[in-house]
Amino acid sequence: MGLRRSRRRASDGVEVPVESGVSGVSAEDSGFAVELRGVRRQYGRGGGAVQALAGVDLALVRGSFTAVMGPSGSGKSTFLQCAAGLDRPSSGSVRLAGTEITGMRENALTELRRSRLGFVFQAFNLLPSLTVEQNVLLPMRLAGRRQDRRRAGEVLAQVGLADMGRRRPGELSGGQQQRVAIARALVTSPDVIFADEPTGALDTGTAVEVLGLLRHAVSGLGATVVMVTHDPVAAAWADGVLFLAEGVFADRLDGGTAEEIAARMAMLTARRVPVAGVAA
Ligand SMILES: Nc1ncnc2c1ncn2[C@@H]1O[C@H](COP(=O)(O)OP(=O)(O)OP(=O)(O)O)[C@@H](O)[C@H]1O
Repeated sequence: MGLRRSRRRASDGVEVPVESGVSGVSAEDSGFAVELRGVRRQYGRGGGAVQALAGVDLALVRGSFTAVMGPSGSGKSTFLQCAAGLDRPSSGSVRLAGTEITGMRENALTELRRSRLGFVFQAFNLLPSLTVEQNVLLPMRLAGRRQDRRRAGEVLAQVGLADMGRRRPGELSGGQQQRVAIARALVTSPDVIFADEPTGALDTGTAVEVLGLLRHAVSGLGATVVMVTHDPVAAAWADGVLFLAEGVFADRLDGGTAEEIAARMAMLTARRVPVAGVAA
């Protein structure tokens, strides 16, 4: 694919492979769906300041499925918010499909989120008073675009809900509601789908169905998915897992099993919280 891989040294000494470029592609469009360079996000000032992101460098190719894991407080939510233009970094740069979003005006950012990004949240975030079809068409409606009912039918069929367009979310199971959220995320054929704990509220069987749909969105439809999760089983559906620790990407595992991912997480957590009484 013309990708060069370099190894970038994270601040804790762990080397994290980073995609470093694509030959034959202009600087304006590097071919990456998501690019973060030197991203820092500080909350508060002075002695009480928290460095939620302490210098994040990342480049994700289009058509990839990436899971982001890390101990509680490691910066996962902050990363997702900054990468998706929902929060502004204190410094550094974020590019989505070649568009620099750092410093973008709020209106332009809102428009970009509606037309070029998809979101899937743990709590589904469907509007209960709208039908399933209207929920799926919402991003188009908010972006002032023609509400294409044929397109809504297409994405609902893709998530296995072809006959459910007229129902209300309250008449669906949790798994079905998350499928509607995935259909809504797909409807604009976005550059990137950001998923925040998409299976956190689902039982194991339903979670597998939802993860299968995200996997298909990437492998079958060419979408790019970035998913924050606590669950190694969910993360194993991704092409690779990035591990956050104290605001930096400290490790990476491609193609790992759930057991390998869980072991890597355990290592990361152990490094962070030394067990008292154990000799070094
Ligand atoms: N609005 C805020 N004001 C101050 N500090 C914050 C704020 N949001 C997050 N933080 C701090 O930033 C750090 C990273 O938080 P973040 O929520 O990104 O972590 P996380 O990995 O998503 O955690 P969890 O898995 O528990 O949800 C934490 O130390 C947190 O306390």
